[in-house]
Amino acid sequence: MLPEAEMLKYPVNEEMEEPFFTFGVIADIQYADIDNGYNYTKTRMRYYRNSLSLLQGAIQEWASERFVPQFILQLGDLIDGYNFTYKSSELSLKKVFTEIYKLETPVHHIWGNHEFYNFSRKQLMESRLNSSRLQGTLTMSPEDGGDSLDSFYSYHFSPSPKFRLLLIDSYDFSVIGRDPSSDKHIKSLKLLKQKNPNEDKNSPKDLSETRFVQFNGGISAAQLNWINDVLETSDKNNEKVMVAGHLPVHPDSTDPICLTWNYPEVLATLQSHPCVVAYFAGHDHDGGYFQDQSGVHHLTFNGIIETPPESQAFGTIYIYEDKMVLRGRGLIPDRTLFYRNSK
Ligand SMILES: Nc1ccn([C@@H]2O[C@H](COP(=O)(O)OP(=O)(O)OC[C@H](O)CO)[C@@H](O)[C@H]2O)c(=O)n1
Repeated sequence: MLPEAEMLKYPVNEEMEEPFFTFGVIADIQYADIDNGYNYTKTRMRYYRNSLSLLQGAIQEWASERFVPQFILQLGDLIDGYNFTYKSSELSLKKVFTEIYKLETPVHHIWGNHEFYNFSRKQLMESRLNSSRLQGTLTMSPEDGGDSLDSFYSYHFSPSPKFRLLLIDSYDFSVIGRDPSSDKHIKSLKLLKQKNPNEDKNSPKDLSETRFVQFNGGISAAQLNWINDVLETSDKNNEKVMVAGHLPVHPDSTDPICLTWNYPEVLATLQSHPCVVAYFAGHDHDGGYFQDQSGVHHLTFNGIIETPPESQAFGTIYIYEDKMVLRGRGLIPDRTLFYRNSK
């Protein structure tokens, strides 16, 4: 992060110079038409109903920006798992879609654990939450449309020459969202049992590696190879790549309980490609930020669900030749983020 004196040279406001493009970022809306309640550890309030109002506020602000975002990056957990309990998954999703699509701009959806509490992968692939089919400059992943039990949901696209967004599937290797008969479910359960002896696999009690809980997941070797190939091509083409997944991949950007199971491998892959400039995640509702030793910026966005009604938690990213500027709202601070090797 830049020292305060340096930051003053880059004020973040409506007067900023024209960027190549901008996009909106929002995480963990977790809407449900139920009363407020505490999180599992009883430390934070969750505002299930009000999350829809905060989404409405974000949409209105994005619509009135001088540079209207070219797309929105929705970092996962759009509706809460309680909807499944109350049989309101479809209705809640419809309500959230009504708000989010008022902007008439493409929305790129990441899938988080709450997507899998509400829907099967097949249902997600057939819904508007599958944004890999958006028209434009999209390049689909080889797994696109695949109906294999082990298919993953990852894709990339270029919003502007020399820039690329790569959306990855943090629950590729997981026990949630995977059919119990699938190879990935069987292997994930075996790993979870090895790493987490607690009867309740959502509990991190007494674990040395607290990330090995059921509400997390990891990236398979097949997906990691595919990510590697995409990034190799971007390196060759001198692109700047922003990667996004539901689960954080750097221990200093989050509470370690929220990390991707095999984050060391994923991190090493991202750091080994000079094209990678940033990694966006949600899941940890407290948010976080860290620039790693390779210069990759790790941005974990605060969750809307735990944001008090009088505040906000979303941002707009302005893309320039040498930097990205995050214009944050509410709990999200402004940041000027120079690309690695650009200073
Ligand atoms: N220490 C914990 C935390 C959670 N659980 C149970 O796991 C399930 C998922 O938890 P939930 O808090 O709903 O998941 P979120 O994605 O909203 O948040 C993830 C991190 O907690 C954010 O910091 C649910 O069934 C919980 O009851 C648990 O058993 N033990």
